[in-house]
Amino acid sequence: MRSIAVASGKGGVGKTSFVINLSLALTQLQQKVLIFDADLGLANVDVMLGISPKYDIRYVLNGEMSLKDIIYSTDYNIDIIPAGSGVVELTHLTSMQKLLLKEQMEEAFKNYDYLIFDASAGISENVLFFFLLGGERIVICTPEPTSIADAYALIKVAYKKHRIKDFYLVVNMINQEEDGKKIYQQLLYVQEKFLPEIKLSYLGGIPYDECVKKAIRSQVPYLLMCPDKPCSLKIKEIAYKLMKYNPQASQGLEAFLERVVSL
Ligand SMILES: Nc1ncnc2c1ncn2[C@@H]1O[C@H](COP(=O)(O)OP(=O)(O)OP(=O)(O)O)[C@@H](O)[C@H]1O
Repeated sequence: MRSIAVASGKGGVGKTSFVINLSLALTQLQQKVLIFDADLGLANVDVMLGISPKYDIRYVLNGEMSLKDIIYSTDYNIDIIPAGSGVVELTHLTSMQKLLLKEQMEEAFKNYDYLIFDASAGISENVLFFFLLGGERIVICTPEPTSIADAYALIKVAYKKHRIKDFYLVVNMINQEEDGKKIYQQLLYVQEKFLPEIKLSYLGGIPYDECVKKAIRSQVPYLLMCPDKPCSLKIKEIAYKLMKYNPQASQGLEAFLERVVSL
């Protein structure tokens, strides 16, 4: 199992719709995906998919339910762990709670190929927590200078505070392919100059498309609503690239469970 945390620094850059459509693209590649909705913002995974899960992670932390029982299966073949406001509690677990959760996770996660965390916007300890939990991290930004600056700030803080070194970059809402590559080059230039220990890899750019907005309004993934549009073709390409990327040794369910206990 690969665990991937997706965060953005700035809010409203399309992180949640990216997580949903990337997950769907991975399922189309025969991967079994579980989304962990760790976003405290308003644009939650359940709202975007038009679902209303009854239970969330708080029921697990209270000991009322097991993790396996709160996993919500959608019609899209993607499963979801709704975290709700329990996300905050997750970052303050006792050693006992961590051990219990580890045991439950071992059982609940064993059949998944990907666990994808949709982290909140901002650079809070909460976001960094999921960055540490994930074996891999995707930072998503748009071509807006404030979004690029916030993406860089997120990478910088993750490295300075927690020595996190590997990141993928996705640029959303681009007008043309070159725009995304240019932004990656800009970020790479600054990163190589000031944070040379870091490795920043480019996963790709997703075009701006009205279809994405239409899909969100209809509470349907854009990959299904407009499968032949450039945004959908690009998300498929990103999923394929991600799948082919050789995960590091620190990956896998065992390594993930070790991190759960050590954080
Ligand atoms: N490729 C795109 N083309 C056009 N509009 C887009 C694209 N991606 C996202 N959007 C628009 O951006 C808005 C924000 O998207 P989304 O809610 O996924 O962002 P977010 O980063 O998860 O937000 P938050 O920070 O609130 O969690 C949506 O209204 C969506 O319509």
